[in-house]
Amino acid sequence: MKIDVLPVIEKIKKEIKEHREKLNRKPKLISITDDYTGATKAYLKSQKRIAKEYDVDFEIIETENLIETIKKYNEDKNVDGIFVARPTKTIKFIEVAKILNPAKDVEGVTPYNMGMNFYGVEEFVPCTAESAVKILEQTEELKSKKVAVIGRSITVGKPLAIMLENYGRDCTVNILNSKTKNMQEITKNSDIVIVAIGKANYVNMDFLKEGTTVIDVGINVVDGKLTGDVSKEVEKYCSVTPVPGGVGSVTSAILMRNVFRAAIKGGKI
Ligand SMILES: Nc1nc(=O)c2c([nH]1)NC[C@@H]1CN(c3ccc(C(=O)N[C@@H](CCC(=O)O)C(=O)O)cc3)C=[N+]21
Repeated sequence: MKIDVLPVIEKIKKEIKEHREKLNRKPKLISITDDYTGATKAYLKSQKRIAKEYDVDFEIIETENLIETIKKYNEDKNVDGIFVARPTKTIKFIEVAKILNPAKDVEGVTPYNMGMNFYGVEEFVPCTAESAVKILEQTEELKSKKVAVIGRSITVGKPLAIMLENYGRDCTVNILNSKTKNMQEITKNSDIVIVAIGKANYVNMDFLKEGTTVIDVGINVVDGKLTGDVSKEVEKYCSVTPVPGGVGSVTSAILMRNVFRAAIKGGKI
């Protein structure tokens, strides 16, 4: 079964509408990349479309000098949110995270916002991680569920695991990585499996028991088409989010909501 994410998007749209009424002006998002290809290109194109839909001023900046570009927009009073695409080609992403203004960090990648998530404060958390959480909250009661997160990235696996463990959600989470032994045993023993490894069609029914909720975070560009990390057959036995039209489509809506949030906060953390 395919999980329908439209109700999640509707909720975020409602939040955005309330923010817009409060703000009374157009907020502005700048998306910066030093490698405008593949999944980044797919995301930035999506952002452009959705920014228009939500009436957010939007600009894509392609640059070889990320640090100088970020420093410039950190100070620019006309810019409410700054997004920097991963993976970065010219420098390590942590150098970006270290200098980005946390008040404009609409993706929650700075140590400040990452740290706030550890404290259970989810003001700016990585949008893809929040998207997966919001979809799960809609599909089921999370309390005491066994969750396997495949992938330990700084913008998906790690923050997502923290959010699911936080008080109120109370999941028990395993974070799995490429060196994990008996991965299929762990995933087969989980109620929820979240796949965020970036390998097209990697997870099949060898990993899952029937009836598992599967969240496919993968965005792989295969022959010019978006393909998830979960193989199509899984849909017959499990509830699974589609790609496209699943996690990714919620991610962009959350990013826009965060731009409104940043604008309303007016540069203060
Ligand atoms: N700092 C950073 N954060 C990211 O979250 C990030 C990133 N860098 N780099 C690139 C990947 C890729 N990614 C996508 C998210 C949504 C769609 C998306 O909107 N997909 C739509 C369809 C788009 C289409 O059909 O072209 C969907 O899945 O329904 C695509 C790709 C986020 N990423």
